[in-house]
Amino acid sequence: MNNSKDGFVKKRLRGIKFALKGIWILATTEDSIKAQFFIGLFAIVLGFLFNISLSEWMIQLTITGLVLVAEALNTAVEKMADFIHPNFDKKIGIIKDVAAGAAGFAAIISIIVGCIIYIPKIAYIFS
Ligand SMILES: Nc1ncnc2c1ncn2[C@@H]1O[C@H](COP(=O)(O)OP(=O)(O)OP(=O)(O)O)[C@@H](O)[C@H]1O
Repeated sequence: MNNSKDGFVKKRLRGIKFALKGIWILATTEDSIKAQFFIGLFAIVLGFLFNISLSEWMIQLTITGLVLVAEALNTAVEKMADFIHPNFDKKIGIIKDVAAGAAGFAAIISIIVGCIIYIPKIAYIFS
């Protein structure tokens, strides 16, 4: 609940608390987020194994964040759609598909970036 008497710092701290609660809900209940966390951790292990550069680390972490953000927003849209209209509806289907498309964009970009970073390194090992 928003209490208008609260000061700026108190409001921001409460905002952080809700954000952490949201991350906890996503990480403990959503299989798609759990899978993306796992892939993100796998990418971190790969980063150490292949000793990627500082700029590659920054790009990899940014892309991992992009995927998690897109997946989280997709989950929020799905939950809102299910709450507003639990029954089958063509328009709800399109809304969910579009939200899933956002997560799809992020996933495709992450695969391309992963290939750009790691294919030359893997090719070097086998050359
Ligand atoms: N109420 C609905 N009406 C019409 N189509 C729906 C509805 N619910 C889901 N769909 C269709 O099924 C697809 C999957 O929806 P759903 O909510 O099950 O997402 P999901 O990605 O399988 O969810 P989760 O992240 O829980 O695995 C949607 O993209 C949409 O095409």
